[in-house]
Amino acid sequence: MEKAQQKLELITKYFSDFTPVQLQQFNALDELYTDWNSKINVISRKDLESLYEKHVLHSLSIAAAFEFAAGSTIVDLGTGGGFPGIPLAIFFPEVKFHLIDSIGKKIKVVNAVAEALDLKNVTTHHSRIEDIKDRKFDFVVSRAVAPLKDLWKWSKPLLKKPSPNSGNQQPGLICLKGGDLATEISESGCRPRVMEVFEIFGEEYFKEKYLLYVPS
Ligand SMILES: C[S@@+](CC[C@H](N)C(=O)[O-])C[C@H]1O[C@@H](n2cnc3c(N)ncnc32)[C@H](O)[C@@H]1O
Repeated sequence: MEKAQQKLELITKYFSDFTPVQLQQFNALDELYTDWNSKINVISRKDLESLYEKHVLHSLSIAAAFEFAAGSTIVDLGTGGGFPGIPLAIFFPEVKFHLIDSIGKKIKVVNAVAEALDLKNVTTHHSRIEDIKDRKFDFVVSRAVAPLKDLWKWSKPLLKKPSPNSGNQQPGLICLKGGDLATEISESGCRPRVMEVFEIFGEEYFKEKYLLYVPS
């Protein structure tokens, strides 16, 4: 089996119904990140070898747990090289993603990747999240950026008010975290719903990886 197809099978094992365009976009990530990472380091060299597991599939755990409505708006806080924002933008072409990072060269990579994939639902911003004052979003997503306490403090002013139609999927913060969460949660001042990523994806890598959701 071809290497690229093997990598994609990690994704198609858990998700079906991708269009040919989406499959081609997921497929292109390997070459794009390999190329950009040689110029601007956004992913550790070791992790780059497992891009589809550690970055793409991990990002898509959010898609396995949440069904974002068409037209909804999501901000990726501290997107780095585009995770989880880029895989989610491929997955949800009808949802608008705004990818923010405080480091300009990372945003440069994200812009290049989004442009190469022709992702019309991605905008980016080089900024600290605390400086975004004039916009509201349905969800904040984030991976490996800051303690929950800070993520929640930064997210609260950015979230839309829950509407009566939001059901059990109210606007909120969704973040990917690992390790021992007990202290982090107790210091956060909020009460997240915690899901185990290993229950979603059976790969060893996802043991002790968690998806946290804090409704607004
Ligand atoms: C460890 S990297 C994680 C990147 C990406 N989310 C991922 O999982 O691959 C953390 C990123 O958060 C960004 N960051 C940290 N604090 C931030 C803030 N207050 N506003 C915007 N970006 C921030 C950093 O510049 C860095 O790119």
